[in-house]
Amino acid sequence: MDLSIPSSFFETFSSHSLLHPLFPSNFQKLRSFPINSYFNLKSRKFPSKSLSWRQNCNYLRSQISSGNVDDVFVLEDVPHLTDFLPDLASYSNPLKKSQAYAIVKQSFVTSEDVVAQKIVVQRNSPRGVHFRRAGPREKVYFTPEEVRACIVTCGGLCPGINTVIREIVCGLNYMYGVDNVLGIEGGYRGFYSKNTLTLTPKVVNDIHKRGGTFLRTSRGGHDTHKIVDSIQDRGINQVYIIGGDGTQKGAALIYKEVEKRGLRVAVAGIPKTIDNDIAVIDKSFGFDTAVEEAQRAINAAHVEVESVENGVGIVKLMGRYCGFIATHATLASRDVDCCLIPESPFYLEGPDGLFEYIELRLKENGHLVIVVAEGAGQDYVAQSTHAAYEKDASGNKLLLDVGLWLSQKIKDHFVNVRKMEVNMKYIDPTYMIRAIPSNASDNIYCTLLAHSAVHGAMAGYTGFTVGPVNSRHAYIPISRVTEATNTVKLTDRMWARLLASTNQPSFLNSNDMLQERSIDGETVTVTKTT
Ligand SMILES: Nc1ncnc2c1ncn2[C@@H]1O[C@H](COP(=O)(O)OP(=O)(O)O)[C@@H](O)[C@H]1O
Ligand SMILES: O=P(O)(O)OC[C@H]1O[C@](O)(COP(=O)(O)O)[C@@H](O)[C@@H]1O
Ligand SMILES: [Mg+2]
Repeated sequence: MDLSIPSSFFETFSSHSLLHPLFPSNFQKLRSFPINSYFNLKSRKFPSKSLSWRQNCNYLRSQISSGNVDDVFVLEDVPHLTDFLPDLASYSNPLKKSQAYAIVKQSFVTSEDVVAQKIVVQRNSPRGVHFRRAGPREKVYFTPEEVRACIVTCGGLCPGINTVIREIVCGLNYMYGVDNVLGIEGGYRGFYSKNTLTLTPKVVNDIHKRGGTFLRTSRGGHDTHKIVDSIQDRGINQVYIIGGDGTQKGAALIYKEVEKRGLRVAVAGIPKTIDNDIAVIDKSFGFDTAVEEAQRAINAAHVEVESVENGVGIVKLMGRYCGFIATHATLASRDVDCCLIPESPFYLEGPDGLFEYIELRLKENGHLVIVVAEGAGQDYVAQSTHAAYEKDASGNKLLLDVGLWLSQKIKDHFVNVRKMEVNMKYIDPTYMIRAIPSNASDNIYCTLLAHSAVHGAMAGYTGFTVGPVNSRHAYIPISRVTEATNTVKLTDRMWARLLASTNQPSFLNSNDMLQERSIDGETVTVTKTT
């Protein structure tokens, strides 16, 4: 049987390899190609044993070219150290001797175990994309004594970071007998500008009860060469990187450089973002905690405004480019009359605008609460204030304060135009919702993430991110979580549920332009956006 893959195939489909369903043992062989995916054809039409591998490849190529890929199973695989170090020794997983795991029905995840990205399917729909299931493997590529791991945290804070740190340290120690773990202080730049901390189960024992990050964090300062030099100099062979989209992009560069230098270093990313904007994974850790904490601010706003006449409460929540926190906090609360998010442009003046809606709610109910995500209406604010955007050290756009701007606009409109007194209460709890310890369910989630990362690195996987996909933890290629960000889909039922629960205008009957309008003798600029 000819198992070679035609090079022309890789010219056309360089990121894919193939796995013949009848020859699963080919898997290891195929891993040595510079690839991150394979296809497993389940088609009845697919070649049988009598066809060569080359013929199989050609068949698949023709199927893909003709768009007839309905019966193709796709695994978006993550790299493995043996991809570039083929002679690496492997060892029996020490978990085999663990008392705790002795009763587990399936102690080890096999190479056949995958997690489907799409679980709502129709009878004839394609099998679609899958990821490797996370968890312990029968073989590991490090002995406990030779592991020298490090952990770094980068970007903004998020509830649960300390739990992840704690569980990486304790997971490595309790499950694999590893006792050499370093903490890199102050984000990426800590690799080359600071000393390290020694992390033991005793040192990290209580840290999950505190908010923030025990290792401190920073933005900017990613220098791939200096970081990998430091990894090499310190003899580190497992790198655990906790951070958001920017951090994961940095992790991908570190992994690439490690591979280029041929180092036996496993690079594992743990996705962190309060905004919940990381693609592919179900939800980011700390998000639930943040939504819960946001309830306190919304409650406070509601109590304030229902106690006065014409009370208007505005609560600003985090969400740079997406409104997940605002959406979920609104839906959970039921006290919110209007939720403004970056994905759904809004306008103030005119029919079905925000002012009209506020006036209606004040007349009907005497008060209202608005939740606004910090990234909402940014272009509107910039146009209206002629402000220019600045950037933070990581290159992220610094946001203009939509909460303050909105409060002022509403006050001006009602006092000057409508000749009505409003009682404005503006609450900005943005940092308060992310600087707290994680709640119970986020704590468990953080534990699973940390343990999945530890199992993956011990098993020799590298350049991967961990996370739940349809509730099952998986190893996801880093590029998959950085190439796009997650946003609230206005066409999904979740947003419809929110509109139904608040009864706010959808702001959709408009076109994308600025208009000058005369209202009560005053010329005002109205943004109309679809
Ligand atoms: N495109 C990138 N390539 C390499 N490093 C990056 C990239 N974007 C951000 N980083 C680094 O990742 C770290 C955190 O990024 P940042 O955007 O602040 O937070 P987050 O990872 O939470 O999105 C910073 O040290 C930053 O320099
Ligand atoms: O003031 P900081 O620390 O830069 O953080 C503000 C930003 O951080 C965030 O929490 C997101 O941070 P990340 O990109 O690090 O996940 C945004 O919601 C917010 O705009
Ligand atoms: Mg980010």
